[in-house]
Amino acid sequence: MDLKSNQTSPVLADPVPMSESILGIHSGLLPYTATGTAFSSSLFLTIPRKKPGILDDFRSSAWLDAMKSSSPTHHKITKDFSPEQSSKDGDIVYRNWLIKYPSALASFEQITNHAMGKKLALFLDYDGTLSPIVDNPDLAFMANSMRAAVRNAAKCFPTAIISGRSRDKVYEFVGLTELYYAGSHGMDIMGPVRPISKDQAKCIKSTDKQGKEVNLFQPASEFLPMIQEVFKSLVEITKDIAGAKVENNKFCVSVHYRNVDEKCWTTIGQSVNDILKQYPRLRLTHGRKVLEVRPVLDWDKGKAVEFLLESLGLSNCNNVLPIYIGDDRTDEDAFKVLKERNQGFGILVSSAPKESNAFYSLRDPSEVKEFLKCLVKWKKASSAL
Ligand SMILES: O=P(O)(O)OC[C@H]1O[C@H](O[C@H]2O[C@H](CO)[C@@H](O)[C@H](O)[C@H]2O)[C@H](O)[C@@H](O)[C@@H]1O
Repeated sequence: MDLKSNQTSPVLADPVPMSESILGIHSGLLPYTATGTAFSSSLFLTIPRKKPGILDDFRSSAWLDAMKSSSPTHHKITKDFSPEQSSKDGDIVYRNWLIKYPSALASFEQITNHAMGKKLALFLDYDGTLSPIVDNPDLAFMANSMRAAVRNAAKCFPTAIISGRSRDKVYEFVGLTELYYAGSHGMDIMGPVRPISKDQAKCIKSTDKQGKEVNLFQPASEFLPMIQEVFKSLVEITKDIAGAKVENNKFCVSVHYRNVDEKCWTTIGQSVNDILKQYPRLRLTHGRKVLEVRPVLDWDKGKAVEFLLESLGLSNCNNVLPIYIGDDRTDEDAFKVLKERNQGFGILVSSAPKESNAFYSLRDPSEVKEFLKCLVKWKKASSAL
């Protein structure tokens, strides 16, 4: 296979209006459509509306702006003020933002009123949601207390982790057998066995670490050799950039610049851009101080949520309440799916105001833990009635 040939539409192309019936394949597996989340508001951090694509000149400010705004802090929002003033103003801005994205803890009663008589399904992002953001991605461990909270939640509700990491890596961090895992931004799903449905039919039967029969769904499997090749090139091209780190996430690659001097961000961005020019079937997205290289495929965390709901047999019921908790731009795809289904809600984990498709918010992973504990308590109390 020629790994670099362009067999799909150009990167960041407009939607391809092909119907499922014509092609006989699920629309979710058609080439990617660029529908990047637009963040806007004068009070909030602004992330460029135009998603920087690999066909852009890297030096265009959109790229750098996106890199700079990829992990906001209060300090950056209000950097023109004195620290004291800055934190006061930051608090006011955050409190105003909470009007639009109420705290899921403060709104817990409202949430449980909504959940009454419904089957709750939990979808959790990993980095920045279950573990705090740290400088070294290899050390993003989850606290034992968080692990216990997730385990208890999984005893009450079907629970899945959907991460940008490789599925193996996120399993290594979480270490709970009670959950379902989706790695590579949903492009590597290990879920329950369910007979015949569109995507389920494309699953491979496999066994999990306990020997239990599971379904493996890997819509980007044909990209594996290409991704491994690109991973090697990215390692090579960034090896002299101090602090740069390239992470192999199986069906996608992360190029971290959190520890790179800001003066070298253009260099790292340009290097990634140069490599990607040779791979029109790969695209680039931005995460928290990370550039993520992934296949041009219309499959994301939102599609993974839909897939898992279907695998769990919860897809066509009105009495299901899916809750998705995440902190990153890639989680917006899942928030959007829930919003469009008008079913359940997204919870954005953020200590800085930003526009989102989520409905509620939580400040940080410790609030996520509290929220999970509250859900378990509520479930136990309502089951005892
Ligand atoms: O979908 P997620 O589970 O949130 O994964 C997204 C990326 O998370 C990791 O990077 C982020 O967290 C690191 C550890 O805290 C941090 O050092 C880095 O700056 C963040 O971008 C992970 O390393 C990536 O591969 C994931 O794609």
